[in-house]
Amino acid sequence: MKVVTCIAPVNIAVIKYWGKSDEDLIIPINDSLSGTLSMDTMCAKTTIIASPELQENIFWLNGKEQSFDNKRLANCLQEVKQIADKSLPHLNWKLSIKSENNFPTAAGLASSAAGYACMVTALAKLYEIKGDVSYIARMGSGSACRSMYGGWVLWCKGSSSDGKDSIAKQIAPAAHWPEMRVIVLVVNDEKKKYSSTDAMKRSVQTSELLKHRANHVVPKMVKACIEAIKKKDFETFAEITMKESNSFHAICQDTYPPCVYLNDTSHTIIAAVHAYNEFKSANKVAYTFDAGPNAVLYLLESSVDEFISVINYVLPPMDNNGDYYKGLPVSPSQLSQKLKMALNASIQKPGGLKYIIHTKIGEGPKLLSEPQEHLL
Ligand SMILES: Nc1ncnc2c1ncn2[C@@H]1O[C@H](COP(=O)(O)OP(=O)(O)OP(=O)(O)O)[C@@H](O)[C@H]1O
Ligand SMILES: C[C@@](O)(CCOP(=O)(O)OP(=O)(O)O)CC(=O)O
Repeated sequence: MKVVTCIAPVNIAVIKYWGKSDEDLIIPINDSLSGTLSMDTMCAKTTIIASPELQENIFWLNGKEQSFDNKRLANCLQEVKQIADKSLPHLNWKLSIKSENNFPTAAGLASSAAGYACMVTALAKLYEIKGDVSYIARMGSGSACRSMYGGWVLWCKGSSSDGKDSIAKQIAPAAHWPEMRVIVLVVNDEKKKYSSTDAMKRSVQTSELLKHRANHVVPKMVKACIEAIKKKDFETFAEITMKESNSFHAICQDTYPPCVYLNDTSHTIIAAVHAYNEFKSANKVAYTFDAGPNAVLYLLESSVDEFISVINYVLPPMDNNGDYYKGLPVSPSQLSQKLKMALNASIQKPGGLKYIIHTKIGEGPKLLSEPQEHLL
């Protein structure tokens, strides 16, 4: 019997992937760029057992048995086995795969990215594969390829029809910008109305604007954003991140019928970020939204406490919400009258946010070798 366990991180794109040129292989129509979030706060964990005793393949996700008859899972498994050494005795043993996320699944918090990165890392270890396997994680869920590395990661769309050069590359390690923090404002953590997979397909079929975005807007933004990250130029990084999120949601709006992901709470957060940045006469906070209403904020450590206080002012928490802050500590305080005036906000009723996650940029997937760490 062979047992492998690993953990893998979530990543949040600052330049979004939206649209495929090949649905089966999951090849994107544009490059994308993301920050990998620390596994101290959010991660997927997967244990794979290969055993000659197993009669059939089994897959459990968050304690519930799933069908193994899943095209994305089958594609990843097939590709890993194809490049494995054919003389490995356990290559044809059946598998028991158990995976768990320590955060909500299928809720717009990138569980598929962490989940497939974790599964492919474990499979690669099981079958003793060396080198980059981000192109295999990509076949599970496109954004998963970026979770194969820590720090700041670029997914190059590539040009080969078999997708072998559609891979992720680290552009800077987590330690490069140690002051960077990430705050996830969880507006809703329930299952999404429409999946990214279906919605981006509809965008490719119906949005003229998407072609312009993929061919003209994204290439410039990717280049400028990589430069900003390398120089640790937060002002430029923040502007690109916010403009890019807005460009992506404009495409969602241009899709027919439109896919509307942002809600009133999301718009309240956008307005608060712009008012705060204006008050500070500099970009101190950047928002980005994936396929859902939850906001992800990129900001430097020095702005965290004050901006959490801004959020608490415009979106007050419910009383007695003991579990409201998750991850790194926060110390919100009272806002000055001057800042309150500057925000000029319509204050929402308590409970607009379910909870707040405070985290930072972190490392890529990791193997766990202690027996007590396995999911059995
Ligand atoms: N730990 C995991 N191991 C394997 N597969 C997973 C894991 N977590 C999630 N998945 C797969 O990903 C699916 C959820 O993906 P989906 O894209 O709908 O949501 P999300 O990734 O949470 O949101 P988004 O991609 O918009 O950020 C699950 O139904 C499951 O098939
Ligand atoms: C908005 C996004 O989060 C879309 C992610 O889409 P997925 O990677 O979940 O889609 P599939 O490849 O169909 O599984 C943007 C991003 O992460 O780049």
